Amino acid sequence: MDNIKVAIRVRPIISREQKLGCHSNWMIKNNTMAPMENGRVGTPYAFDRIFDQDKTTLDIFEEICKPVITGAVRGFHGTIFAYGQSSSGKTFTMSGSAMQPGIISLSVEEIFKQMKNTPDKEFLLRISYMEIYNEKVSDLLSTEDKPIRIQEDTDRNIQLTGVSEELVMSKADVITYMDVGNERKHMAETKQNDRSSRSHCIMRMIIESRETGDEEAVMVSHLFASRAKTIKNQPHTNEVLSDAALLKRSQKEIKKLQQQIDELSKLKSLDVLMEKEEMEKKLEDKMNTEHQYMETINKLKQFIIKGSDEEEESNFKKMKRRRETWCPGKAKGSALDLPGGKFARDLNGKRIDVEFQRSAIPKSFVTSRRDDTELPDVSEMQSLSDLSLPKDDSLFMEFPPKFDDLPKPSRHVSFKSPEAGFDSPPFLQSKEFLQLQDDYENLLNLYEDKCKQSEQDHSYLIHELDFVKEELEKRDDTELPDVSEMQSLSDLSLPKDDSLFMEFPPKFDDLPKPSRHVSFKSPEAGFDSPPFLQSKEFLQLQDDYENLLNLYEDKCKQSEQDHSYLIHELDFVKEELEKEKDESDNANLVDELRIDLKKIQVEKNDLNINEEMQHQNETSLEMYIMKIQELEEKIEASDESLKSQENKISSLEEETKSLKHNVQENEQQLISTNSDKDCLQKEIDNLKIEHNNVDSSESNNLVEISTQLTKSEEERKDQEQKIAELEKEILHLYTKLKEQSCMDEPRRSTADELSDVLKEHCTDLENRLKEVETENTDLKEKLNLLSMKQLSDEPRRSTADELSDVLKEHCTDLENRLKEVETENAELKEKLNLITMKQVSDEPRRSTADELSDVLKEHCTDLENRLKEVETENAELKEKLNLISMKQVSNEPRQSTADELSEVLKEQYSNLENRLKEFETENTELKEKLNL
Ligand SMILES: Nc1ncnc2c1ncn2[C@@H]1O[C@H](COP(=O)(O)OP(=O)(O)OP(=O)(O)O)[C@@H](O)[C@H]1O
Repeated sequence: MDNIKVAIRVRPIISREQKLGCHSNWMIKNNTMAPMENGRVGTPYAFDRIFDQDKTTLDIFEEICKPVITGAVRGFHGTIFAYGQSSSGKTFTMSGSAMQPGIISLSVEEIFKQMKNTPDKEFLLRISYMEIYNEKVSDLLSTEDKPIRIQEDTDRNIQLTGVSEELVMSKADVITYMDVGNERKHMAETKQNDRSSRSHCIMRMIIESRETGDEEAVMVSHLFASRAKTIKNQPHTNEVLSDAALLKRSQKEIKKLQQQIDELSKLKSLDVLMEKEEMEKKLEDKMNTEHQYMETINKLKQFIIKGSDEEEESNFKKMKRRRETWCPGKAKGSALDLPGGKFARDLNGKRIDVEFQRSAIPKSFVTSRRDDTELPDVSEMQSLSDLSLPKDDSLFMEFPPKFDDLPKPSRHVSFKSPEAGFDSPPFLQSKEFLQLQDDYENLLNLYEDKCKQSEQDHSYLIHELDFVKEELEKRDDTELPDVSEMQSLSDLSLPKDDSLFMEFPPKFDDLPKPSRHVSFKSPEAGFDSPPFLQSKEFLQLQDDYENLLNLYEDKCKQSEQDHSYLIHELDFVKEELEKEKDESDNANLVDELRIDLKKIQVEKNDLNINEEMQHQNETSLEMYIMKIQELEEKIEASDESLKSQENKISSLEEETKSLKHNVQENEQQLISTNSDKDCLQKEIDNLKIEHNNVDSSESNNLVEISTQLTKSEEERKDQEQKIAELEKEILHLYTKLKEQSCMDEPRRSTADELSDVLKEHCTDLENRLKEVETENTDLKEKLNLLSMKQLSDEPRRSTADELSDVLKEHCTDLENRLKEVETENAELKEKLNLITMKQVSDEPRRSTADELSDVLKEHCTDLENRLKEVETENAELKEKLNLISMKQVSNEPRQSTADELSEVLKEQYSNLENRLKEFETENTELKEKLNL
């Protein structure tokens, strides 16, 4: 997906929105943006690039679109499209305005610019301008409303068939066609108001290119600038090539590559060569400079150094060296030369023979050097070296004449000395002679002083030069003297004022001028000179004096020249040194600046990389935070499930414990049950034995009892039937009574009501009876079962006894009931009597029916109560039966129970029969009475 870049442009709040009080709800940091909701930062979204409100369309074009354009010109398809909601700024960005041209305009301009910069290619440009609206593509450059179909070819390229393509030669052509298209679009928009916001405009540029002269290979690329919904990108160059062209192209490319390789290797070797040459040149330059310095030094040495012999050298050693006091230790191995010597010392103290003719230095050269502060060029240096003089010593002997080489002026101390021991001639005592002698001696002293000063001066300058030489030699180590060193060097400068030189050595003109005694010798004097002046000694002295004077003058001049030259040389060398220092300082500064610049660039790159990394880190950090949050949530969820699982596990453990406990209990129970079972088994065995022992007659009795019970039940049934019939009759009677009462008196309704109630009651009674019957049947069944069980093997000794008890109780109850029923009957009778009596009397019998109904009501109530009681009895019987069935297993003796029971039952049944008969009778009577 590297070929697709998603860039966001955040537009500023426009005036319309400002009026509505809208403000930006996005927080942007680097290339990540997050919505702000109530002051809280929402989910952040990262994009390839986010351009904030301050960025112009040109900024976006330069960074995002230009590479696409470059690709398109080279033959790659490219698409630039703006996507966003209405009013987000798509049109502003893509179409732009006169003030701020849009991406389309800038792209077209760039295409033509790049084409112009590719002279080895020929281009053919065509444009299409379309609009997609409602899934329909329309051609904005055509007046015909012909349909445009979108198709995909075999290479999965999208083809638009039927769309017109216009050839364009310049940016103006493109703009003209776009204006035409926009006009057509506008016309369509006015017809449909909402078309603008829903339509998508696409400007397509087809760029065909081929190498100049290559007619077979054409490269085609499409550039889309649009507002679209989806895109697919397949980066590849798009060429229409024949096989031959392909072959040709390949060959050409191979050739090109080969050339490139050759060029590269050439360049590489050329580079190496150049580098080598450069280095050689530098080396040569350095050597030259070194050589020049050495030459200069040697020349300087030659200017100042004159060696004589070792004796004098040792004499010089005894002399005080000014240099030592200025910079102790710096004058290592310096030249130690004596006046008149022809050698110098190198840095190692080795003796060097030097040759030089002092007078050969042209004064003009010295002056010019002093004036123009420039280094002598090589030719100049050459001329300097050309100044070497013949190697023979003759010249040296001549100039400058060393002190000891000079004709030694004789000391005339003997003339003055009183210790002479002989009488000196009187002229020697003369004033003039003595004066001359004194003058001569003074001059001699002066001369000696001058020579000494000269020598000292020379030695000082030699030291200076040695020091400079040292500095230069240090340069050989390619190291610059540090600032402090340079300072010390400048400290060594000779005093700027001439005071030192005024004092030492004294200038010739400052010296007391020796008087010239030419007059003494001159024959042109015109007067007779005293005879002593003509004497040989005096003339000799006079000559000597004159010679000395000349020598002295020469010496002074030479000294001065020497001195000035050396100072000049020193100045020059110092200047050179300082210049060099400045130059090297500058060079160093430039180098340092370059290094700093490089460092800054590297730091800047690092910073950029860091920024990118920081951004990436921030984005990934945000993602990590989100993931961590998700993970935390998951962890929380899993913690909860873990807890619940733990709870489950603990509950399961508890269950398991309890189950284990249960199992243990069960096992114990099983053990006890087994023992119980064993016991029971034993009991069963015993019972079996006992049962076998029970008389078979008992069982017979039981069968009999059950038969009797069945019979009694049947009888009971019959009785119940009879009761029902009686009730019917009663009902019938009631009805009649009612009818009668209706006839007699107007109390129809009362009788009706009464009859209704009675009817209901009878129905109830019938139902109850039915229920009682059912219960009786159940009881019978149970009795049958009991009897059946009695026949079985189970131990049931006391069952018969219990049964008999129950039956006894039941009979007792029944008797009580019967008594009650009898009492009731009696009451009924009384009431009937009363009714009868009332009917018979003359009293109005209005209430008779009422009374009757009351009586009947009471009777019904009684009956109901009875029934309830019977029901209760039944229930009790059931319970008892249950008890009996349970007790059947007991071991009690009950041999006679069955017999007794049967007897009691028989009695009871007979009683019941009797009672029923009585009931019947009574009922009959009652009927009769009622009929009456
Ligand atoms: N970067 C921006 N700077 C200043 N104003 C802008 C910028 N982008 C858009 N606008 C202004 O915002 C408004 C809406 O822009 P525009 O019409 O380009 O949006 P749109 O998305 O093309 O709208 P629709 O798709 O609905 O036609 C215009 O007034 C436009 O001038």
